[in-house]
Amino acid sequence: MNITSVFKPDLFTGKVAIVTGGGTGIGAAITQELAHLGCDVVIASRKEQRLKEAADQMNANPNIKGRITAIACNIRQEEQVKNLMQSVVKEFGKIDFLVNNGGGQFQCPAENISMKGWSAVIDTNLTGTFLCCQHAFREWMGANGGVIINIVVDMWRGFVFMSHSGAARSAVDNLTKTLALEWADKGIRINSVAPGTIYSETAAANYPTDVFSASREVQPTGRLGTPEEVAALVCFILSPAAAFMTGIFASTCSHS
Ligand SMILES: CCCCCCCCC/C=C/C(=O)SCCNC(=O)CCNC(=O)[C@H](O)C(C)(C)COP(=O)(O)OP(=O)(O)OC[C@H]1O[C@@H](n2cnc3c(N)ncnc32)[C@H](O)[C@@H]1OP(=O)(O)O
Ligand SMILES: NC(=O)C1=CN([C@@H]2O[C@H](COP(=O)(O)OP(=O)(O)OC[C@H]3O[C@@H](n4cnc5c(N)ncnc54)[C@H](OP(=O)(O)O)[C@@H]3O)[C@@H](O)[C@H]2O)C=CC1
Repeated sequence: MNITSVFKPDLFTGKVAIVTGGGTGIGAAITQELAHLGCDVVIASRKEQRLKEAADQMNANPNIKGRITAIACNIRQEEQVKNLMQSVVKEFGKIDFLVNNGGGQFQCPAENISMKGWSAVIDTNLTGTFLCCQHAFREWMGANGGVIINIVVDMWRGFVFMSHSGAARSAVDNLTKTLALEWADKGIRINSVAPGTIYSETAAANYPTDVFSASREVQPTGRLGTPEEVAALVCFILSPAAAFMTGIFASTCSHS
């Protein structure tokens, strides 16, 4: 795993972050960049063994200054989300940053999506994100402020064969704008970030065909983005450089 930091060292020393899905792909790059800059990071997702191995691997990197801790959490389960937020406040004393990165979908023509599949994607990407925001607010941020980033997809002109995810992420973007207004006076900033098309082994494993190679062909840049490039954007928005930025949608390079 690479760290390609353009930020000054110790930018986030003393801060505590939660990154859902922080053990793989884009989430792992965000986690490493935050930890490299001094932040303690809690990574949270469903597959506990893989999550713990990722934390061990990242903690073994001598370039990392913050500590990375794994807590199993399915963001579709409210009790598990509540436990995550409470555990972090208990162990680390606060939650400065929340990156709602955990999520995903499967490719399927809209007319063939089953009710179970539709619900799985909506519950993960929309309801899971909402629950994380709500319980971070209740357990810490409502009284103390903080910064939240919701990872979405670039769905503005539709998201072909991923209608469930496009609808859920569009809803998350609107949720982001509403929470930015409702929580501005609590010292909470919240923005959404859409990665461009970003290859990682775990992301690619979710698709039966090589969608990433197909996508490369239509990129104006002639290449896909990297997880590290998304991590840099996320760290910028979390940082004081974006202190007056809230309710905004930002994207790394997109072809839509
Ligand atoms: C030019 C080119 C541009 C191409 C452009 C390509 C750009 C890519 C841009 C975006 C990329 C990414 O987001 S990459 C990130 C990808 N990462 C992920 O998606 C990881 C997380 N995803 C998931 O966990 C799953 O996809 C998700 C469905 C959300 C949750 O799965 P779970 O197994 O936990 O859910 P369950 O509750 O068990 O329900 C699963 C049900 O979903 C349905 N289901 C699941 N997979 C299915 C499938 N392949 N086809 C039909 N239906 C399916 C079935 O009904 C399943 O039930 P049964 O029938 O009973 O089994
Ligand atoms: N790669 C790309 O091109 C793009 C990705 N995105 C989005 O970026 C985010 C990260 O994706 P990426 O790194 O590429 O792919 P990955 O498949 O590597 O990451 C998805 C992560 O989400 C976690 N996750 C999934 N469901 C849940 C759940 N119910 N509760 C907790 N965690 C969950 C997974 O962990 P576990 O299985 O252990 O739960 C995994 O770590 C996703 O939301 C994705 O849709 C958006 C646009 C483009």
